[in-house]
Amino acid sequence: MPASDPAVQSLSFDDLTHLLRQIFLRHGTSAEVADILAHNCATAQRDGAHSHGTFRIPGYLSTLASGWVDGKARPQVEEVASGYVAVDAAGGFAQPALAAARGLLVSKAREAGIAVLAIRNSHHFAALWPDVEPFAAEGLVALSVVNSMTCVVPHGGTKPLFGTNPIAFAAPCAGKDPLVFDMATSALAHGDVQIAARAGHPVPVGAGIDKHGQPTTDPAAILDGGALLPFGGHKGSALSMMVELLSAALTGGNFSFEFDWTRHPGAQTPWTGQLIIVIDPDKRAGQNFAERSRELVERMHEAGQSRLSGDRRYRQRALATTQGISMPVEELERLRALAGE
Ligand SMILES: NC(=O)C1=CN([C@@H]2O[C@H](COP(=O)(O)OP(=O)(O)OC[C@H]3O[C@@H](n4cnc5c(N)ncnc54)[C@H](OP(=O)(O)O)[C@@H]3O)[C@@H](O)[C@H]2O)C=CC1
Ligand SMILES: O=C(O)C1=NCCCC1
Repeated sequence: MPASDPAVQSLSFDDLTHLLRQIFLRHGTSAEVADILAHNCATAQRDGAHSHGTFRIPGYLSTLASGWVDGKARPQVEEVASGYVAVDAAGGFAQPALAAARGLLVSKAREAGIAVLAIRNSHHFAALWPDVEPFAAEGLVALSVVNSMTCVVPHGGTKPLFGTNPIAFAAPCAGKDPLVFDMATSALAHGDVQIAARAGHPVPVGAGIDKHGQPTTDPAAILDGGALLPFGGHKGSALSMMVELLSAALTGGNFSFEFDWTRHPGAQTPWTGQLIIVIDPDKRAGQNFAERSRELVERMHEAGQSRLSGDRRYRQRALATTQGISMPVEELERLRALAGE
């Protein structure tokens, strides 16, 4: 969208964060939770991760209004075994739980070379890369998984069971931005199906089935009693199973099919769990990990891969830093009204 377009307005990252913070505060979160969610959501919007940027605000607010999530929850952090940090998010959002445990997690990873954070009783409604990228910026390797809500049929099955269950990975790379990937284990993120339905666009072949179990490219049919498919058939399905086990069975959280939000009309956030593994690579590798990352990236480029995961986001971030974050004026007006401006 060109900045000269009168239907588009640019604003700084700080201004967008401030606006979102006002919205969260006005809709029942604590100041601390408002700060964390606003920063998280503005970060996604800045980097062009539209399925998890300001698009999510109405979902956050209807969920808060429904009483399904506690916007003022105080996470409880405990080191249950050496280097194994558990957090009970107390029915609140996952990001404040991560924030509460982050210092302990990093110090344990630096001490022992590896540490695990197991978050349970939490709601994750966002992109996963903002949770892991900051670790890599500090020289650590991080892997995270989170499960969501039943909307994906396991491979060869007929009934939805898994969530869209993303996996995110971040690693330092000498002289470059961290190497990051973040992907749903379904053929599409649920958010992208909602965006396609709203825009009236078809989704790619292989993304989902309708309520009769027939393949469809109609996003509305996927949302209305249909389901998504795993990416890559049995391989994505196996990864999704792993995400369920690590995010729920290992943390004490809910599987994607286990929570019942029907008594909370408007609820949209999955009440599940999240696992983060943090590794200090220079403790064990015996060589400079970040230099090795750079070597690998150079070889990938030589092999012909021009775009690496994360490149698009970093490009968007650079653009937003110099030119501001471009947003449709109509959407900004809606956000300002929600903030009471
Ligand atoms: N909280 C939750 O429960 C859930 C959250 N989500 C979130 O939804 C978001 C979108 O997920 P998804 O749709 O699977 O992501 P995409 O398929 O858009 O992207 C997945 C990864 O592949 C990279 N990538 C995309 N296209 C290319 C390409 N042509 N060449 C090289 N790399 C490429 C992306 O990098 P780049 O970012 O640079 O484009 C990204 O790291 C994620 O942030 C995820 O965390 C999804 C499911 C549930
Ligand atoms: O896009 C998705 O898929 C999801 N995002 C946030 C949480 C629910 C699933």
